Amino acid sequence: MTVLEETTGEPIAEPSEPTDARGRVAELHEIRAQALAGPSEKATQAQHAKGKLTARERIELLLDPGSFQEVEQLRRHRATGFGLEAKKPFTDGVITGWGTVEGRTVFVYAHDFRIFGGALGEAHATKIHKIMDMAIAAGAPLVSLNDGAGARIQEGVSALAGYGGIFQRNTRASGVIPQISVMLGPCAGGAAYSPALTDFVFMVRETSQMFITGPDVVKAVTGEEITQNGLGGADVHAETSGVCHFAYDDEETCIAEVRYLLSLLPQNNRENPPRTEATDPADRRGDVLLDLVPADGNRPYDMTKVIEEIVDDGEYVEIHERWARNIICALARLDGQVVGIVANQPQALAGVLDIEASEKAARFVQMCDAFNIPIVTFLDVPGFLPGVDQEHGGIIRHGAKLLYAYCNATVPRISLILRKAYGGAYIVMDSQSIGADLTYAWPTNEIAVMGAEGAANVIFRRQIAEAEDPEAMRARMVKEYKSELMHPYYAAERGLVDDVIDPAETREVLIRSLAMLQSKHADLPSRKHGNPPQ
Ligand SMILES: CC(C)(COP(=O)(O)OP(=O)(O)OC[C@H]1O[C@@H](n2cnc3c(N)ncnc32)[C@H](O)[C@@H]1OP(=O)(O)O)[C@@H](O)C(=O)NCCC(=O)NCCSC(=O)CC(=O)O
Repeated sequence: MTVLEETTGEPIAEPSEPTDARGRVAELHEIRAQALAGPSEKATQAQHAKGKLTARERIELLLDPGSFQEVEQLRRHRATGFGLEAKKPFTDGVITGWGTVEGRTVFVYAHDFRIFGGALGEAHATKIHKIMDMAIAAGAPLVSLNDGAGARIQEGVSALAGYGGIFQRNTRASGVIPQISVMLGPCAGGAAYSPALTDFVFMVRETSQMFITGPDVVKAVTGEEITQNGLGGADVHAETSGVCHFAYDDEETCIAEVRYLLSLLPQNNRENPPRTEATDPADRRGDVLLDLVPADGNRPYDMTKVIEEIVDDGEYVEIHERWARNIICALARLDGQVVGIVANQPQALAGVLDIEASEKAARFVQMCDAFNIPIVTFLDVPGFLPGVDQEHGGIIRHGAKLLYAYCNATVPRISLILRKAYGGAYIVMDSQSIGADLTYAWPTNEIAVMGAEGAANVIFRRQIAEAEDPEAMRARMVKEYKSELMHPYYAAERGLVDDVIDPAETREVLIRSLAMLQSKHADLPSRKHGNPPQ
């Protein structure tokens, strides 16, 4: 007869002596039923009342029906003190295992907030370590469904050490298997670092928060008063800090989007992303593109419309959609092949490169390169953003991150200059000189060190100042500079773009180029690792 713990309904005594094999099996089913049920109906109701699903409900949404295989369901902690001896629930507050998403293996761990607030103790941590090791060994993605109160306070330093083991594995797995963190509750302290080490962070508005220290500590230390959501809610991290890549209104949509993202990623760094049969014709013309992009370089337009027109079925997913909007990072398909798209967004800050845009795109390029996703870059960039804030904020080292990421990327790289591409920003955004495999330009391109006005003011300063009519002289010099150096064929004549193409043929040219580059193989010099700017 199993002895049950009073408050949690969990067994605290060892199972009874078996009478026969069938008795043993029946007992197993009884224990499993207890583990599956979790602590109590009341705790489940409390979780639902907060607008949150339970860990098992979340796993069901993530994985293909019936595919979940749990690991260490019967694990219990061995900690003592603070009444822990009497409270030893199965799973120890985290559910771990694997299943499939659209038939492909995915490993998962999910905090059960109903048990110690999902807080991480020693046994809980070693379960996560094991599943991470299994994911790395199997070469399959790892998804964490986070809803935990950080280190389990009663277990002290053992809990903290458990986090260390997770961080080390996150780092080892980086660039080896895709790692996705889904934030579904309050995640403080140690619970926030692991997601930051992973490839993608998803959050849900109102119910999930991430911070190093909560509002109470903030108030005590700095005197600032702020709510949990104001400090580390989904919108804050999706728009201001850039900590999260995707934010949704509810858990169901959030988890459905995780499944979609997985469909665009390979299982590991030795595989390519899954290719689908495209129904959108490879040679579909995009006559509307010329209307979408105004020829006047100073007029804004929405680059997402250009992307939509070019990619398969107009379908793409933006990463960091609401952070650093002056640059777009998106995953899409071209003739069924997954590509990463980096594009300046002229309708936000005129599409300049600033600190945040550089950081956003650098991480994206790095991710694409790690997971064999070819990179297509659409340029329409007036340059880096000038200003004291930017310089003092370290635009040089942040901009260098993007440069480094591109220079280091060995996946197929194709760039297309739609309109203007000035100065350092032109070089950084995957120019031929930093290793793009193919570079194209529309006949509306203006590639130059800087805009004609600025250029004339620098190199013809004296002539303009000494002229009888300085304005007329300036206009003449601007015109001269434009016709000499800024005509669309200047770069093509020098082989710095591989071709000037009709915008309507963009999709076909990109698809043909990707097909040619499919077997590309490039090695970097042997080294322990680079020392990228931080
Ligand atoms: C996470 C919360 C915002 C959730 O608030 P809620 O009101 O929803 O829920 P709650 O407070 O009733 O908690 C639910 C149950 O979980 C327990 N519980 C909560 N946090 C716990 C923790 N860290 N360790 C052990 N148990 C914990 C509660 O006692 C309660 O148990 P019962 O149901 O039995 O009553 C809050 O609990 C909280 O602030 N917890 C402390 C978070 C924290 O400081 N963690 C340490 C981070 S330091 C860290 O990780 C390392 C670092 O410094 O970086």
